[in-house]
Amino acid sequence: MGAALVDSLEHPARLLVARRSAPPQFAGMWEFPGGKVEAGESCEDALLRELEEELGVTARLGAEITGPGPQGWPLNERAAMRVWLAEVAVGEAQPLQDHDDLRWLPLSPGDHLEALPWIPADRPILAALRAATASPAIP
Ligand SMILES: Nc1nc2c([nH]c(=O)n2[C@H]2C[C@H](O)[C@@H](COP(=O)(O)OP(=O)(O)OP(=O)(O)O)O2)c(=O)[nH]1
Repeated sequence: MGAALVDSLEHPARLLVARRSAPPQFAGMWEFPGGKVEAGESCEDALLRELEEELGVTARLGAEITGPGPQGWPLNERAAMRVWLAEVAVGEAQPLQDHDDLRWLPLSPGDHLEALPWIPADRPILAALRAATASPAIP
């Protein structure tokens, strides 16, 4: 479960990106904060819990960024991840767990976001996020 945490669900202008501190094969790569579901949790509850643990914020979830499969976006041969838009309801995000850097980067056209070394599996999710948050063209 991952969160595309934006500054405002109504008018998204910035995205919170997080740099993983572990495990070694992902350390230094950027991702959507989140984690795995624990027994008895819904996906949404798991995501809210992970955002509290990792970033110290209470979040509000928006629409799901639907992936190509029922489990969401493929990460590898075995795993997939569902991703929701979200905004911070209470608190200020800090890298408390799993991350050593956080940045709020503009979603406006440009290459700020794409220039980061993302976990490769996340790039299609980023593209879908861009499509979902693009402002309608001004005629
Ligand atoms: N959180 C997150 N994980 C991702 C992304 N892209 C990606 O391939 N992954 C992979 C890395 C991990 O193998 C897995 C998620 O594990 P995790 O380490 O974040 O979850 P967790 O805290 O619940 O895991 P654990 O340490 O309790 O086992 O998904 C992403 O954007 N966000």
